[in-house]
Amino acid sequence: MASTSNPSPSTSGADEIPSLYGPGKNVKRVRTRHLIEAKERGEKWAMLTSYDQYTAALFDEAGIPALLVGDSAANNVYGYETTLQVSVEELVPLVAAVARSTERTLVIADLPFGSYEAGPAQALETAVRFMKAGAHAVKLEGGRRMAEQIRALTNAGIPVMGHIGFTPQSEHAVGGYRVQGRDAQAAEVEADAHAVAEAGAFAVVLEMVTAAVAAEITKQLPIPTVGIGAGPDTDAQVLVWQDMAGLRRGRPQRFVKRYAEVADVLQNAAKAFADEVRAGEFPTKAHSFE
Ligand SMILES: Nc1nc(=O)c2c([nH]1)NC[C@@H]1CN(c3ccc(C(=O)N[C@@H](CCC(=O)O)C(=O)O)cc3)CN21
Ligand SMILES: CC(C)C(=O)C(=O)O
Ligand SMILES: [Mg+2]
Repeated sequence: MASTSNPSPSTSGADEIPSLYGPGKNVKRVRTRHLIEAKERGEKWAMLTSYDQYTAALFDEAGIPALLVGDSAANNVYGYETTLQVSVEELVPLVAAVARSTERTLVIADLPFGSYEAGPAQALETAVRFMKAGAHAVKLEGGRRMAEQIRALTNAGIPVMGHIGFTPQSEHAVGGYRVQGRDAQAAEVEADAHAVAEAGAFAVVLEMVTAAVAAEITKQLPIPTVGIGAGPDTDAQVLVWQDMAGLRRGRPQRFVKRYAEVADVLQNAAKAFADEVRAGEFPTKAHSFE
């Protein structure tokens, strides 16, 4: 399906697709420049995570212009406690699946903890593995401290999305899941934002940054800001799809809005199936072979 030469959306909701990505724009494949141009037009957009074929195709058809194969696969796919545990080997096949299953969305691979911090050479080696798997860009965590890595990848022709503010991979150094940018820390987050943009990144995630600091950074940077818990004034917003769709149970983080209750839908389906099997109601003749 990903090999179709000039795909046109065949979804019932095609006329609801926003202009960044819609029929009128004739965008065959979203490129990083389209996201930068959207900022220049003041057009906001949404990013979601995806880790598999079906969500990738559904979100692509829904007009989501960028999909992130997050290292959040650690806790949302593999059942680890934190993102620190997931490896390049575990993420590469997920990136390949998402890339194979989309036609228009920009597929971004999140570099996992331990795969790029040592220096530009390590970062390049890892990023190349993800690009060969089908990614169109990579994302890595860290501002000023990762400027060299961002520059090296950019120089190698690999678009980079930065990620600053709260960076989950440095949870232990940061001292927990804490909002960034309050009071004197505002200048630190702003310095990181400028470092990432100057190093050549095409966009930057602002995670759990105060709304005022995120708004200020968004105004100052020429590249789009993608907020998660960063208030309403960033150029784009990102959520983990299992949070957004209510597949993950338990109290959602403050920055999450649930747009569906997929956990209930799925569990009710499982219960209905089990009930019918127990009652001898499934399968019927219609599901059987003569
Ligand atoms: N399912 C999921 N959603 C995410 O957003 C996400 C992941 N996984 N895994 C990787 C990182 C980790 N992130 C997280 C995870 C939890 C909180 C959290 O518990 N936040 C609380 C407390 C914030 C505070 O201390 O003020 C919240 O209510 O928002 C924040 C970011 C964001 N990413
Ligand atoms: C929350 C987003 C930005 C992320 O890094 C991830 O899903 O891994
Ligand atoms: Mg991540």
